[in-house]
Amino acid sequence: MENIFFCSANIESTLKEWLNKQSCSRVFILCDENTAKYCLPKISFLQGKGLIFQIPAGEAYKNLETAQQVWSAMTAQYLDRNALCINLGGGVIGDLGGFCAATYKRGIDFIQIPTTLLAQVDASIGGKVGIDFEGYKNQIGLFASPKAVFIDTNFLETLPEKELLAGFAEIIKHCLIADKEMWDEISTKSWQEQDWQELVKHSVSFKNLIVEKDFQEKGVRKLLNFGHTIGHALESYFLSKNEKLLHGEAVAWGIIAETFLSYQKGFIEKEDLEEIQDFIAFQFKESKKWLSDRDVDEIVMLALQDKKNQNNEIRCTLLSEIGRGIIDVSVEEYELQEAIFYLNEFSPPTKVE
Ligand SMILES: NC(=O)c1ccc[n+]([C@@H]2O[C@H](COP(=O)([O-])OP(=O)(O)OC[C@H]3O[C@@H](n4cnc5c(N)ncnc54)[C@H](O)[C@@H]3O)[C@@H](O)[C@H]2O)c1
Ligand SMILES: O=C(O)C(=O)C[C@@H](O)[C@H](O)[C@H](O)COP(=O)(O)O
Ligand SMILES: [Zn+2]
Repeated sequence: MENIFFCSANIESTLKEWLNKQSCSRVFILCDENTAKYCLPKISFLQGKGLIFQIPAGEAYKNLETAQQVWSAMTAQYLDRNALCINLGGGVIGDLGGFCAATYKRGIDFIQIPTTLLAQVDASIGGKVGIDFEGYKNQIGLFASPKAVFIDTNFLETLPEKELLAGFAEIIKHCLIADKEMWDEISTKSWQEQDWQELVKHSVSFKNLIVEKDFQEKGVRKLLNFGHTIGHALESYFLSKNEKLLHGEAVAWGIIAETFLSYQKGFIEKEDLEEIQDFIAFQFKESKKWLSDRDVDEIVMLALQDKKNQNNEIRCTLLSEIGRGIIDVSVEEYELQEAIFYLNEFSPPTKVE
């Protein structure tokens, strides 16, 4: 983790010191309307350091049109190959900014300064950068590592609660695929009672380990995609309907559906399914959606574009037990459909012990 800096004490000095050691020609700072307002003032020295380019907030802007605007701004500034792009924001800024930097003039350096919980525990780590295209998540992109990642949990002070909860979904995913002990710890507390400092460190070191083994997702990295075959399809579907469902919220419901698939395949017991679904459904009850038959059919169609699929075969990452994931499980279309329907059928608890 030599290029990941945990700098809760003072991000300004850590970043300043790091920048002073670089030989970049110019600095280009990408932020969105909220990170410009809430996060940039926390690294105020950056304001005089380079061009600040601001985009509107949200997933709807992680697209080709915005990428074009970023490339245009870089071009208008005559940024050369030695420029540095600083992505200050959540996963949208990190994915889009990383993609623009990695393709501008065949690639300039970029760093990630994640300001959401989701980006701190997941999106800023591992070098997946890209944009959504024709309604499909991250359809165009590449693997490109940031030169460094600066994580400061003080940024979370201004993050709306709903966004904090969304980040918790990826933490839950990490525990379910790899760490039963940590799952036991987090699942006895509500999301408001979690220790984010500890969980950020736990997720970052786990994800980093996986990425070091399999950067280009040929094998073990597919574990990190648990909950995402269905999660991404739900996210894309509701984005196309202009109904808000955050990435983390979609992943939370995707985890429940894919845990059901794990049960249907005989990998886990009924009690395991219930333990997982009860905890997640209760924490994420505000984002529960009712799905009609037609919704489900369209969501299945979206899942057919998932990047893990091969030779027209749907391949999911499932659970073989709590705390252990299993990759490349072949799933029939009707099984996927049943798993999505299951989100309507099971009764979420009104209270969790
Ligand atoms: N590359 C990866 O490995 C990876 C992993 C997980 C998710 N992702 C992607 O990340 C995206 C989701 O990221 P996200 O959940 O961070 O969403 P986001 O980037 O849209 O940020 C969420 C919201 O919080 C606001 N915000 C950010 N920081 C803030 C702060 N400190 N205070 C106040 N407001 C703040 C943003 O303006 C936005 O409105 C999705 O596009 C998803 O596909 C990528
Ligand atoms: O880093 C990874 O690998 C992941 O799968 C992490 C996911 O949480 C993340 O949403 C990722 O962007 C999904 O990638 P995709 O390849 O399914 O588009
Ligand atoms: Zn994700």
